[in-house]
Amino acid sequence: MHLGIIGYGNIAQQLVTMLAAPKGPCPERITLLVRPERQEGTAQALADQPIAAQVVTQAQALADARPDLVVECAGHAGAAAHVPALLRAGIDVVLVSVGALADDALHDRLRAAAEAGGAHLILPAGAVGGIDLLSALSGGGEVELTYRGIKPPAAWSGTPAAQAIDLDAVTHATPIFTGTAREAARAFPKNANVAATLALAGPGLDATRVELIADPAASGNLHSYEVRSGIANYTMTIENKPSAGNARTSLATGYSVLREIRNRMMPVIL
Ligand SMILES: NC(=O)C1=CN([C@@H]2O[C@H](COP(=O)(O)OP(=O)(O)OC[C@H]3O[C@@H](n4cnc5c(N)ncnc54)[C@H](OP(=O)(O)O)[C@@H]3O)[C@@H](O)[C@H]2O)C=CC1
Ligand SMILES: O=C([O-])CC(=O)C(=O)O
Repeated sequence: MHLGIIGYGNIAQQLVTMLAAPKGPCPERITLLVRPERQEGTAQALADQPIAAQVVTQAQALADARPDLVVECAGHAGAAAHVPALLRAGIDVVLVSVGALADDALHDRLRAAAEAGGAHLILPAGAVGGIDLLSALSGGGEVELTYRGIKPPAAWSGTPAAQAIDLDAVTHATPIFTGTAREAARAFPKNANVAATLALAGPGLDATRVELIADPAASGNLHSYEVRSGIANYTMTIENKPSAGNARTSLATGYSVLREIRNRMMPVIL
C-alpha cells in the first residue's frame, strides 16, 4: 500500500510510529501533506523511521502521487482545504475530522467530489465505539440518541468554554455546553467529532442531543451515550486515555484509524 496522510500532528505521528513498528502489515510508502513551513521539519522527522516517505505541501501533489488511501488528520480547516481534491481525483479518504461535516456546504462538496471521482469518503469510529450497531439500527427505523462527553478542564482550553468560565477554577463536574450535535461540532471542532460521528450514524446532526462537561476528576476523555429504538436499546460508556501528544484527543482515535488502514491491507476485514 501507498498511504497518504494529511497533517503531521499528534494522530498522524502516532499512526506513523504504529505502522513502522515491526508488528502487523505496514505500507510500502507514505506521502505526507503538511503546510509549506512544516515540510523540512517533517521530512527530517521521518528520516529515522523505516517506511519510505515523501513530504508534499499541496493537495494536487498528493493526488498526483496516487496513494491507494489517504487519511486526513488535519482538523476541520485542513479537511476542507484538501479532501475535496483527493476525492475528485478518485482517491478514497478516511476523514478523522468528522465534525467538519456539520458544515452542510462542505458536506455537499465532499459528497459531490466523491461521486465525481468514484471515490469513498470513509468515516472512522474514532474515539467512540458501537457505530456499527447504531448505524444498523438507524437503517431499521427511528432512533433516539443522547450523548455526553466529559473531559478534564484543560482539554476545553481554547474553546468557547474558556470564555464562559474560568477552567482553572472548576472544582466539580460543570456542564459547558448543551445543544445539538451540529452546534457542538461547529463550536468545539477539536472536541466534538465523536458527537458528529454518532449523530451521522444515528438520527442526524440536528436530532442528536449533546452535553459537554468539564470535570477535574476525569482522568481522560469519557464518552457515553444512550440509544433507544424499536429494534434494540443500549448504553455505552468509553473511558479513553488521552493521547500523549494532545490531551484533548483520545489515544484510541489513532488505533481506530490504524484499523481502517490495515483493513485495506488484509484479506479479511474486521
Ligand atoms: N473522530 C474522532 O474521534 C476524533 C477526531 N479528531 C480530529 O482529528 C484532528 C487531529 O487531531 P490531532 O492529531 O490530535 O491534532 P493536532 O493538532 O495534534 O494535529 C493536527 C495537525 O494538522 C495540521 N494541519 C492543520 N491544518 C492543516 C493544513 N491546512 N494542511 C496541512 N496540515 C494541517 C496541523 O499543523 P499546524 O501545527 O501547522 O497547524 C497539525 O500538525 C482534530 O483536530 C479533530 O478534528 C480528534 C480526536 C477524535
Ligand atoms: O478524542 C476524543 O476523545 C474525542 C474528541 O476529541 C472529539 O470528539 O473530537
